Amino acid sequence: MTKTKLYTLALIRNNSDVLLGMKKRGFGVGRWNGFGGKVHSNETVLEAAKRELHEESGLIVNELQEAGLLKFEFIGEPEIMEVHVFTTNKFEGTPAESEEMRPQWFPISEIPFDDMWPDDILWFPFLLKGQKFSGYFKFKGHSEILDYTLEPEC
Ligand SMILES: Nc1nc(NC2CC2)cc(N2CCN(C3COC3)CC2)n1
Repeated sequence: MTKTKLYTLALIRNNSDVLLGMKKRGFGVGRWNGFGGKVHSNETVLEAAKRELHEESGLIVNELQEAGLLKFEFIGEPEIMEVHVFTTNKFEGTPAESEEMRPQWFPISEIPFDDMWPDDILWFPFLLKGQKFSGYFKFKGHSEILDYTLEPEC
């Protein structure tokens, strides 16, 4: 019986830059990513996205736009990872390193996809165009995508 676990992911924009964080520990350690984490049972997905962004980067956001939905299956594991992706260019504060993440601004033209999750290069173009997306990825381990579906959603 597969169990779905909810996660958030927030990508912060500033003109032609995007804020990424180097994950310093835990799941995805050593990869650049947006900011996010698990959704607690006593909060909405949106509340979790704002909380995780602040915990991991120090930034405060009043609003986040829904950008997309990603579901991940890992061969041999029962859990489906459901990642709610958000974005905004309205934020308060200056990015600060946390125990989890070391933040850095990247020009859109220099996004370090080789050091990110392998799915990111596939759905980032939708995010950057402001086109909502929905994707399903079947992973073997943490680096090989066996197959996937990805489509724009209105
Ligand atoms: N960009 C991107 N790709 C992913 N791909 C799947 C892994 C194959 C997952 C993912 N997230 C799920 C995990 N979450 C961690 C922060 O605490 C848990 C960050 C967002 N983010």
